[in-house]
Amino acid sequence: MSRLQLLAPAKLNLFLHITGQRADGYHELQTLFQLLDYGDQLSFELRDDSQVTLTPELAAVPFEDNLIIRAARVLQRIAGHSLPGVDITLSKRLPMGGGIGGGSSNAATTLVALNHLWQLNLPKQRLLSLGAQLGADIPVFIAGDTAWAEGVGERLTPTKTPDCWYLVLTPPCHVSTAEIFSHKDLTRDTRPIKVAAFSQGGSQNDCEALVRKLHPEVDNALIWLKNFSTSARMTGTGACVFASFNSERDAEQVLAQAPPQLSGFIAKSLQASPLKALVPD
Ligand SMILES: C[C@](O)(CO)[C@H](O)COP(=O)(O)OP(=O)(O)OC[C@H]1O[C@@H](n2ccc(N)nc2=O)[C@H](O)[C@@H]1O
Ligand SMILES: Nc1ncnc2c1ncn2[C@@H]1O[C@H](COP(=O)(O)OP(=O)(O)OP(=O)(O)O)[C@@H](O)[C@H]1O
Repeated sequence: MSRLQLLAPAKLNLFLHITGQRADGYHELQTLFQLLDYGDQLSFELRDDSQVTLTPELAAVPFEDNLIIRAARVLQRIAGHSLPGVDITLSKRLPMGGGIGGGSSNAATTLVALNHLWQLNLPKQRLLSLGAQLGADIPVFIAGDTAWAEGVGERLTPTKTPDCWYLVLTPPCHVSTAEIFSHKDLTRDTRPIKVAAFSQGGSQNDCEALVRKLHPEVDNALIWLKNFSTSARMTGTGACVFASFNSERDAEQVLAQAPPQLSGFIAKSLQASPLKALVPD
């Protein structure tokens, strides 16, 4: 096989508790990662020479900094011999800096797709650890299950969540994950909860209050969405906010009423990502 086309799905953090901070500065957290059936589309086609190309490039991200290219470089270094080149095509739908894991999911999809196309046959555990070195949110996309997560997001327990539709609003601002995690006002001492104790009612997103204060666009989006759903909440470090609905139609009816400055999308909950089938045990 010389060509693969894959969905790089988005995720939501149904809740996000920050329970502490490690000596290296990274934060210990508890979260429930919900995968969505909506994301970027990536295609990979092997080349006769050894070049790696990306079309189109992201205007805001230098080529070698793009997580897709960084993931490809990691595998090239490990192979220890020359590999065929690859043309990578990216159809970007996920907003950047949205807290829905676009860059992380792109990186995970690239690691798994090229492991397969380049016949490296690295096992799942190795891919997970390579992913974790590139970003805290990458392992969940490699493992490919909606999952409860602890540690810095790498200790994953697949978890069944209710089937539903999510309305995700994308406020017109970019939130820097690094800025939020390094902010002095961030809540960092939430008491750990047990998996079984999770219910949306007894949980929160510890970054939400701070991000709402720093970014009025996020605050406004949440105020608006809470008119339709008391469970409306922010994902990750923002900027996106979301609410769940029992049917696609209910979600569509709310999105149709959004003011012009608020765009968004509707996605169905996904228990497992299509990538899973390509990850060796
Ligand atoms: C907020 C979440 O999206 C929740 O799913 C993730 O924890 C963030 O994951 P991510 O975007 O993959 O984060 P990385 O690219 O690894 O790190 C971005 C920045 O956030 C900080 N960071 C990230 C994750 C974490 N558990 N603690 C942190 O303090 C890192 O110091 C870094 O400066
Ligand atoms: N392929 C990529 N897609 C998107 N962003 C990328 C990519 N490669 C590198 N980046 C960089 O990563 C940053 C975070 O992008 P991303 O879309 O993953 O944000 P996010 O959804 O907030 O992530 P997370 O929820 O994992 O914190 C971007 O601002 C961009 O500079």
